[in-house]
Amino acid sequence: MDKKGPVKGTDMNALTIWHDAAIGIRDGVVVWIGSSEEATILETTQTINANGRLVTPGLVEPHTHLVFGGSREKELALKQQGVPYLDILKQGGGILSTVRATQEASYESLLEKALFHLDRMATYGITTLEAKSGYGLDRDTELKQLRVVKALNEQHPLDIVSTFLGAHAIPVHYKGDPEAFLLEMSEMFDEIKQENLAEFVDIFTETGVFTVPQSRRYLKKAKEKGFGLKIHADEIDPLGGTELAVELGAISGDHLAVTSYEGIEKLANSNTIGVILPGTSFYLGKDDYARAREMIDAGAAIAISTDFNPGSSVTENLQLIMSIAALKLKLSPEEIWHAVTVNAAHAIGRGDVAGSITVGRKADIVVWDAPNYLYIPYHYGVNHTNTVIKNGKVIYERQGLR
Ligand SMILES: N=CN[C@@H](CCC(=O)O)C(=O)O
Ligand SMILES: [Zn+2]
Repeated sequence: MDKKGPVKGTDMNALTIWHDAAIGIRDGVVVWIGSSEEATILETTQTINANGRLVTPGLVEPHTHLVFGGSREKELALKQQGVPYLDILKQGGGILSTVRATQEASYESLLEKALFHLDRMATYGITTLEAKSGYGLDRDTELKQLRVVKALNEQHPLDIVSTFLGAHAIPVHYKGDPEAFLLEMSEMFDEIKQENLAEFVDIFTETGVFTVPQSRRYLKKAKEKGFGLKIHADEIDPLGGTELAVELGAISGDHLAVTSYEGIEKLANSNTIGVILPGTSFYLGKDDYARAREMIDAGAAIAISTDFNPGSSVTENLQLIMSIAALKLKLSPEEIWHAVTVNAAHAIGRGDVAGSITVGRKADIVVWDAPNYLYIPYHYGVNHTNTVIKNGKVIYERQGLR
C-alpha cells in the first residue's frame, strides 16, 4: 500500500499485493522489501517466519472516545424498548451520564481504564489511533481527559493523535444557552495549544446539540488558532454537517449516516475524508447506514472506524467493523483495507508515517492467522491477529491454550 495521498474513488479497489515476500526492519524502520528468496542475502539477528500468513500494515483507528469514566450497560434495555439515542441524551442520560462519571473519576483511574482499552486495541492489530476528549464539558475535566491521552501517547507503544471534543453535548447548567457554552470551550483553545494537548478540534453537529451556524462559528475560531478540524456530522438528522466539513476544509467528516446527495457530491469533490462508523448504526439498531458505496462511486476517500465509546459503539474490534463494512456498506475487501490503513492515517494527519509498509517508514505490521486479505472481513467477530509489531518490536503474540 505504497500510496502518496488518500486513496479516492475507484482507486480504492487497487491494492498492492506481494506474494511470498520478506520485509527487512532495522532500528524500528522498514529498510528493505523483496522476495523471500532475495531475503536470504540479508544478515539478521531475528527472523519472524509468517509461514504463508497474511501480513499487512498495522491498522489505523481514526475515531475513538478512548478516555471515559463508568459504563452504560443499563441503556441497552432502553434501546430495546425503542427509546431513541437523542431522547436518552435529552433526559440527561447518554453522553451526559458518562460526563458525570468522568467528572467524578480521578486522573489515575481514567488513565488505568483507558490503558486497558488501549491494550485491547493493540491486540486487535491497531498500531495508531485517534482519541477524543468530550466527556468533561468543563475546563478541568476536559483538560484531565486530554492529559490522560498525552500521557498514554508517551508511555504506550501505540501512537495516539489527540482531538479536543469539548463541544460534545450541552451541559445541564448551560441548557438554553449553547452559545455561552461554546464560548467557554473556545476559551480553552490557547491553553490546549500551549500544552500541546490536541491537534484537532471536533464538534457534535446534531439536533438538540449544536446547529450548523454554531458549529461553523466555533470551528472557524479553532482553525484561526491553528487546529485541524473534524465534525460529528449527519449521524442522526441530515443537518448538513458533511457540507460544513467540506466548506471549512476539515480533515474529516465523521459518521455521515444520513448525509444528503448534495453532501456526498461535495465530499467527493473535496480533500475531506469521510470517516464512516457503521458499528454505531449497528449498535443503535438503526437502518440508516452511511451510503459509503455512493460516496466512493462519486470519487470520495473513505475511512472506517469503531467509534469506540461507552454509548453508541462499545467495541475495540476494528476487524468486526471491517465485516460490517462489507455486509452493510457493501464495500469491497480492497476498499475496506484502504479504509483501515492509508485513508484512516490521512484522516488523522498521519498519512506520511502510518498506514502502509514502505521503506523508510516505521515498521508497524500485523501478521494475521489468515491465508489472504479477503479472509478478515469474511470470518467475522473474532480476533485474527497472530503477531502485532509496532516500531519494529513485537508487542503482541497470540498464545495457544494452556
Ligand atoms: N455521537 C456522538 N458521540 C459519540 C457517542 C458518544 C456516547 O454516546 O457516549 C459517537 O461518535 O457516536
Ligand atoms: Zn464519535
